[in-house]
Amino acid sequence: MALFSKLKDKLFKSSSRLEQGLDAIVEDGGEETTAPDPIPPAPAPHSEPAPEVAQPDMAPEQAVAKPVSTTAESAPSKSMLGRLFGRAETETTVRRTLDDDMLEQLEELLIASDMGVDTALRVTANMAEGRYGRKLSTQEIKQLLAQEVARVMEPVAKPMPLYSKRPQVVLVVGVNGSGKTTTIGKLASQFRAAGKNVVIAAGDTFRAAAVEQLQVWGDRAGVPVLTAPEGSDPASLAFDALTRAQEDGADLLMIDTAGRLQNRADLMEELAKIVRVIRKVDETAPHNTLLVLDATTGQNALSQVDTFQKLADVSGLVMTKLDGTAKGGVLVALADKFGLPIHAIGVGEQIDDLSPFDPEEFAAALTGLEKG
Ligand SMILES: Nc1nc2c(ncn2[C@@H]2O[C@H](COP(=O)(O)OP(=O)(O)OP(=O)(O)O)[C@@H](O)[C@H]2O)c(=O)[nH]1
Repeated sequence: MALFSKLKDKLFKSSSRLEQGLDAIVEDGGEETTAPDPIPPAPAPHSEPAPEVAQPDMAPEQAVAKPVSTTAESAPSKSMLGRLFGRAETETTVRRTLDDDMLEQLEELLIASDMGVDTALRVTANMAEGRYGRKLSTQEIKQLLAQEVARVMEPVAKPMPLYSKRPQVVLVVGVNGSGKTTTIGKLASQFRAAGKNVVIAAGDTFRAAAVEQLQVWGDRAGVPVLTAPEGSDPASLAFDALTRAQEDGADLLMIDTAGRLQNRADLMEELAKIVRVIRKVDETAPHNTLLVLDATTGQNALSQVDTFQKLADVSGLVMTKLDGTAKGGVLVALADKFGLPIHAIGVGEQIDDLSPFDPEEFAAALTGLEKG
């Protein structure tokens, strides 16, 4: 629960935007009702991809919405009496009938939260499945949305796989400023805390500042950072780093790379050369290719995945800067469109601000759903 609160606090901007939007949609055209109208559990979606995610049973108590607006003075005693006599809650709640108008507003809200058109349409269609014409409260809508988001995210929530191969080579790619250096530092610190012997190679040899920054993170994580003179060949550094990591019996070698997309052909050649050269030392390397994406770029993250999949054999994603952005919905679009594993999320600039990706926590934080 502590992590959830942290994530929810940190994802405040995303959740507050969605939350306010959902409130407004229900209030707009909704009416006060006294009789609870429990929503049925979600049927299996008809959509692609169709991950097999267990649908949490919605117990009647959960299905009864938390009141959006209640007659304040009567709420506690009614609730108490209801419980005493085993009756359902009869508080006043604003509910709105789920119709085409409401679905359209929901779609627009999800698109505005960077979920992308296709994903927003799919998610709302699944929300409406078997519930069209029913009266729903904001809380129920949030529950449904959170369920659908979690359903999309569940199959991609996978920690970075660790192999018995030593050293395991992790190539880290992404555009400049996406948070590669920070993420490498955070990951190195976590792996080190887990007892792994980690080495970092500063493969963006063209920028002295990038190398220095990586050294700062290496110091923080207590991990050696191998560097090469400015302007030297990154592939040659990667080769030396892997050779040394092997000699030292390291468990993990994390290789930082340049992220200049301005000249895509050069970058492609550079990444391809790194891979070619490290395969001379270990033909199974790299074992992971992590693409680091900046959540604040919103829909841009989708085109970055497209591009980097062409440049490198991306095996998993890390999404940074999910704190302080209202664009967290892009993660749902990414999961829906590419299905690449999301290994971790960055929720701050400190060394501990890298969390495993938990779909339910993320969905609850994104939608502003209070978890019981
Ligand atoms: N708020 C927040 N900031 C982050 C996060 N991850 C990275 N940053 C910040 O983003 C900025 C860029 O991060 P870097 O790690 O330098 O990014 P990079 O991809 O290595 O960039 P280059 O060195 O230019 O290639 C820094 O100011 C980091 O502190 C995060 O999860 N949350």
